[in-house]
Amino acid sequence: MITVDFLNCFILIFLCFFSLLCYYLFFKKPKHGFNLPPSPPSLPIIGHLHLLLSVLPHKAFQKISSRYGPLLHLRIFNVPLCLVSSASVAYEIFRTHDVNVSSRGVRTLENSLFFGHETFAGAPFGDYFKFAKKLLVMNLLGTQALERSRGICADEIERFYARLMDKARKKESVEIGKEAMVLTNNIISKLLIGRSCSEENGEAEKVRESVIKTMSVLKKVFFSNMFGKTLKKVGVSLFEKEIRRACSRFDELLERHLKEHEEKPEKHSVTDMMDVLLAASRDENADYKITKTHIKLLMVELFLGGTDSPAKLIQWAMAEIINKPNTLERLRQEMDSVVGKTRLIQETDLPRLPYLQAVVKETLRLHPPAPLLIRMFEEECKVGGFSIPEKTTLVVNAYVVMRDPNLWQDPDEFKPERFLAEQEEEREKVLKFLPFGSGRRGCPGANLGYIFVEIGVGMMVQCFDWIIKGDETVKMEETVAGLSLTMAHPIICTLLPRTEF
Ligand code: HEM
Repeated sequence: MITVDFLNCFILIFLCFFSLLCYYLFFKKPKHGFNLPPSPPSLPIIGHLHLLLSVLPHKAFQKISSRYGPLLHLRIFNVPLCLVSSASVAYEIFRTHDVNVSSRGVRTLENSLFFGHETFAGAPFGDYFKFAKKLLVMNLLGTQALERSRGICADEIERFYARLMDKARKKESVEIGKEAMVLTNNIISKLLIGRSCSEENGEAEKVRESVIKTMSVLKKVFFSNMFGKTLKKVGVSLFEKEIRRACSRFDELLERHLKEHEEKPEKHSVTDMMDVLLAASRDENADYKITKTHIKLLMVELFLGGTDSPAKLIQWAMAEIINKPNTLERLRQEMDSVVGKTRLIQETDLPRLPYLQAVVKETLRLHPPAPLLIRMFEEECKVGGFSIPEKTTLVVNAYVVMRDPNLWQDPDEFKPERFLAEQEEEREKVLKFLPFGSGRRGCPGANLGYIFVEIGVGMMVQCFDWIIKGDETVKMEETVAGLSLTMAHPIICTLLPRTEF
């Protein structure tokens, strides 16, 4: 008798759960009578979280969109998400609703350098953002400012060549990603603080380590921050030690350089970005009163942006080039005819090297360092005829857009030639090439990024043959390190000099 009661009870509970599940999966209607975009079946409480549990979030999102469509409404716990996976929807959003999606919806974390105050990338589209962006464009990242950086690039590319030549002579193996990071970190350091960090006392190595550690902490905090207050708290307490360690590493370095800049301005003759920001902080008539914390945060963000993404891209480009002898040959022909064999490539050569530019663009298309663009719909609006509620997180899967077979012929093939035939305006018209994002919050460092990568790859191709152990091809598997798309297997090779200067 007892057994039968237990069985009935069990069946009843099971039926309750089952009906609840069916209700959530098939019958639950959105609140407010909103005409939301389509939504895949979700689970109670966690929503669509189970569909996103992957080391490669862009691939998990790709799987969902290929099954359910290019504009979707998802829910992670109680956080609404709008997933966009087509160029036409991205175009509509960035052209019609750009201001509405010009914030990232990042909340602040108390008592922490990175998250306790306004960062630049996380700042809402308001007074601080507009003021800082103007300073950046005028003094660091705009076309005229870039001309001033020419000398720095020339010096650093020479040092890069000398370092690789030394390793080639000693027959030491070289990890391309690490070497690329030394190059990008040295250039950005000179632009930001007037000098590259010293290799002798280990400062440079510490900064590069800090970049890697900070990127990994950023990802954890970013995602816990994104998914609501409760998770934010859990995330912050789980990663508190890591966050503080990452903050204090940069904090010490920046404090030291701030002091140096304030006390001995005569020590560096060229005005660097730190000088510009310090002057702005002292300017009584400035449109916005920036603080030392703003300066430190912006410096960290520029250190990260200027070091990590271009270095990752150099590594992906070299992987594609090493695996494709035809691409290498065509690049060398272009390089030999434009630059010759008696001098090192210069930044001023770049406009006359269209194939090199196309190789870099094709690398950006297939291996964008930031495969997901994340913003927030501040206000309710209509996209593709559907209603998007206010405070919905927008995720544009740039990775999928740039491999869309309807827009790109042989989308998974590395074919730089496609960028020679097509005009920039054609791509802009449909917004199918968006490795730097788009609109007001698109990457302000795109021009500088192109220079770092083109000059780095150009020198590596011009001056050395790259031999992979056992004559194997480079493995192209992806992983996500920090927030950026990375090669799962670092490229390690030996170098044979082609030319000597
Ligand atoms: C190959 C190199 C690079 C790639 C692929 C890249 C990509 C991106 C992407 C996709 C975004 C987000 C854009 C969006 O939401 O629409 C971004 C933002 C940003 N990038 Fe880059 N970036 C690169 C180089 C740089 C460099 C060299 C710097 C500066 C020195 C930089 C500084 C920034 C900053 C400050 C933001 C935040 C912009 C904002 O919130 O308004 N990036 N980048």
